[in-house]
Amino acid sequence: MSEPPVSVADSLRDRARAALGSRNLILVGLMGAGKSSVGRLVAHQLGIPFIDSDIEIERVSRMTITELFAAYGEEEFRALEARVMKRLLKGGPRVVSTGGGAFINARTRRHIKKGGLSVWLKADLDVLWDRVNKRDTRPLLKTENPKQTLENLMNARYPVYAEADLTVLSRDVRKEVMADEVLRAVVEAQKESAVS
Ligand SMILES: Nc1ncnc2c1ncn2[C@@H]1O[C@H](COP(=O)(O)OP(=O)(O)OP(=O)(O)O)[C@@H](O)[C@H]1O
Ligand SMILES: O=C(O)C1=C[C@@H](O)[C@@H](O)[C@H](O)C1
Ligand SMILES: [Mg+2]
Repeated sequence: MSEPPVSVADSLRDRARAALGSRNLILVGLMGAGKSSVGRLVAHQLGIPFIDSDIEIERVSRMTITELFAAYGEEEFRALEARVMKRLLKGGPRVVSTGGGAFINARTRRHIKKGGLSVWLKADLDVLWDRVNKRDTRPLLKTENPKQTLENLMNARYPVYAEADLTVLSRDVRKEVMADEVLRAVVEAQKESAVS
């Protein structure tokens, strides 16, 4: 009996899963890039666990990110984030969506670089602004001109995000399309490393 035909979606998923192996897939990028929502879909496609570092931080501290910033300040938050990230990346494979500033912190960046394959979801200012201005859960944007603050963060952070292993452009397309693009980038990276 002949095998049933493999759909394009199945084969992309299977190839990405094989390319990832036992490594973690870690999504980095600015607030609103889609790390949490796209990461969840990618994990579902790959059939591996999904963890969002912001949610994990809130779970272990039993405080919201906003409360943590207010009570302890950004520096303490970064120290906690680094500890949580180190622990999350010990096991694998998982899809780990990080908080927007995680990869910017040198200690956390080291854990991420050691802990798996990193993907920068890169978006332009208008896409990000459109997404983040709908909610006020991001303490760093509680400024007089949050759009300008977001632009300043882009200018300061984009050279650092560029150190991620892979870059995927986060555009105004459905999250499912973005998830497929992440899977495709993982497959392509594997092909390139096999050639070189
Ligand atoms: N491709 C997309 N198309 C439409 N909306 C999207 C897309 N990606 C994300 N969004 C929406 O944008 C908002 C921000 O996305 P998300 O929370 O995934 O970003 P994030 O990168 O995790 O941000 P943060 O660093 O603040 O956690 C959400 O409301 C989400 O539903
Ligand atoms: O960009 C940042 O520095 C942050 C992004 C969010 O995901 C949270 O981790 C927190 O609001 C800080
Ligand atoms: Mg998120």
